Amino acid sequence: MAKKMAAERAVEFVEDGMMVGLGTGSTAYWAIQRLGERVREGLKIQAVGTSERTEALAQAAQIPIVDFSRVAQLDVAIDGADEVSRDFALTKGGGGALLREKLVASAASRFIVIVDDTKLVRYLGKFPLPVEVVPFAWQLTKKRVEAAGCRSTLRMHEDQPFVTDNHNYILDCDFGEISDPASVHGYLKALPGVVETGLFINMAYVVVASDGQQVALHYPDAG
Ligand SMILES: O=C(CO)[C@H](O)[C@H](O)COP(=O)(O)O
Repeated sequence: MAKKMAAERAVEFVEDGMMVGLGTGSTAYWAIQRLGERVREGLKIQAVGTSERTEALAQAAQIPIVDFSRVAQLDVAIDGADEVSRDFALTKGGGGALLREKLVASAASRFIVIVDDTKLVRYLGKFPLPVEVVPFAWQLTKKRVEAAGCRSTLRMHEDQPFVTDNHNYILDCDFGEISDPASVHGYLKALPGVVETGLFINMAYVVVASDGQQVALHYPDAG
């Protein structure tokens, strides 16, 4: 219920004529359902998805999907997160879609983050940080990632490495408390073989959080 409430409140940011980025996961699911209802009631929008799963859900909800390569700018993107720190850094990628999620969020004028309020934390780090890596020599990349001060696990799916929509692997990295997300991201991103990290820093326009009873809007700019 908390995820649904946050998602439905976020969809109120969407207006006629907008180009919308659609996130991935169980919270984004509710945003897609609500947006689909509004489209069927006459709202005119176009959307890009952050995963093949999301594109299929959007199409089933009758939301017009366009190819991201044909879009220069999005008005809003709505997506979930695994953790949101007090300074509005996010961990994302629990669903394995972090690369497309970051591309889509980075192209949006307003990136709206939707969470149940158990995901609001002081510091990131309880949720293992997903890092997308190329399959080639992933074992070497894993060692180099661990030199940043974490223990990492190759994400698996039914006894095989989990493969992202971009044909990469994911290392789930336990850093403990991440007090300086920017330096962790910078270090990891500079490693050959690392495609993207699940750290989203200074990207959120607003975090819409719910406890299942009420919805609160947290704006980074509010200080
Ligand atoms: O980053 C994500 C997928 O890659 C999701 O937004 C994140 O994992 C949150 O998922 P959920 O809304 O199911 O809790």
